[in-house]
Order: sequence, then C-alpha cells, then structure tokens
Amino acid sequence: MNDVTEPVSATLAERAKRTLGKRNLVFIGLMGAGKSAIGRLTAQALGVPFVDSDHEIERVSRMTVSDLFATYGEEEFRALEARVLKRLLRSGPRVVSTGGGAYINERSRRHIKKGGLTIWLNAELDVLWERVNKRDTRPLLKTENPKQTLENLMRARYPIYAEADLTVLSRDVKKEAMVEEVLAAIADHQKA
Ligand SMILES: Nc1ncnc2c1ncn2[C@@H]1O[C@H](COP(=O)(O)OP(=O)(O)O)[C@@H](O)[C@H]1O
Ligand SMILES: O=C(O)C1=C[C@@H](OP(=O)(O)O)[C@@H](O)[C@H](O)C1
Ligand SMILES: [Mg+2]
Repeated sequence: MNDVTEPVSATLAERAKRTLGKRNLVFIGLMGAGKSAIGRLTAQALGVPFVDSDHEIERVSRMTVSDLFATYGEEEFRALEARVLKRLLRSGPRVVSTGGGAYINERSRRHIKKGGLTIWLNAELDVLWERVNKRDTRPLLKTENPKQTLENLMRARYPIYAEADLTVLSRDVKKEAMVEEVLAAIADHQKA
C-alpha cells in the first residue's frame, strides 16, 4: 500500500471529514433545494456542529425571516445575513446551511468563499416547487405567480451558484442517499 491509497477501513464520512479538515462546509442553492434538511444530516454524519444561518438570524433578531422582510425590507435582511455569516464562518469545521439569497449577495459570498468549501444543491424547478408550495414561510414567494418567481430566480441565480466548489443534484430520493452523495463529493474533492 502506498501513501495515496485510502485505508480500506475508512468510511465515506471519515474520508469526507479528513478532506474537509478545518474548513466549514457551506450549503448554497435555491429555496427548497434541501440546504437546511440535508445540511443538518450531513453534519450528523460528519460529527461536526450544524448551524442554519436563517435560524441564527431568527435567534439573534428574535423575529422570523418573514417578519424581518416585512418590517425592515430585503436590504436590511441581507446586511444582517452577511454579519451573521461572517461570524458563523470564522472557525471550523462546521456545516453551515445558508438561505437561498446569501451566496447572491456580494458581501456574504465573500465571507462564504473565504470561510469554507461550498456545495450547491442544484435542483429542477418542479422539485423545488413541490417542496416550497407546501409552506408560506418564504417572503420572496409571496407573489401572484410564485412558481414563475421561482423560475426567474433560477435564471438569475444559477450562474452564480455554479461558482461553488462542489455540486450535487438534489432530487426526490431518500435524504440519506443525498447525504451519501454529498459525502462522496467532498471525499473526492482534492484537498485545498
Ligand atoms: N431529498 C429530499 N426528498 C424529499 N424531501 C426533501 C428532500 N430534501 C429536502 N426535502 C424537504 O423539502 C423541504 C425543503 O427543504 P429545506 O431543507 O427547508 O430546503 P432549503 O433550506 O434549501 O430551502 C423540507 O420539507 C424538506 O424536508
Ligand atoms: O432565496 C432567498 O433569497 C431566501 C431564502 C430563504 O432560505 P431557504 O433557501 O432556506 O428557503 C430565506 O433566507 C429567505 O426567505 C430568503
Ligand atoms: Mg433553509
């Protein structure tokens, strides 16, 4: 066995954790892609802390994301989001799930790129729509035609999400299968 061969006993999660090192793993992608759900499960599998930036924003502001948008507007929300992300990404390793617009904001994107390995959960419109139309917690989708809004956001944002270090296609398979794909993508990524 030479130095580059993985020990046969190494599990996928162990290999992914080793590749991650001290870096954070940051989930990006559109609303409904599964950043919050798959991020949490991935953190469990890696045995590292998990934090969702929307939850952290709600905790520090003592307001819901919807109320923040309604009361202060999107611009203020983005400023708060950038400050929260900067703090969350200061040390690692941990898994950080962002809200869908975080990576689109220039300041937040800078913090994210500096603070960790980024993984884009890419998904098709119908997959996203089936998931998000069940809840009314997403202020950007309170429009006359929310599916069209989602499609417009896809067009505008996908070229930017595509800058991520890793991409995994999010679809309706078991969440555990998604986690396996995420771990495999990390493990196969060359250490930086
Ligand atoms: N692979 C999956 N299969 C089925 N449902 C999923 C999957 N991934 C996420 N979901 C569900 O889709 C909804 C949106 O997921 P969420 O993690 O909140 O997305 P995001 O944080 O990217 O907006 C949640 O109800 C979640 O349980
Ligand atoms: O796409 C966006 O701009 C947003 C996505 C939401 O998070 P999820 O992507 O987790 O739904 C939340 O941060 C806010 O409603 C804005
Ligand atoms: Mg989320």
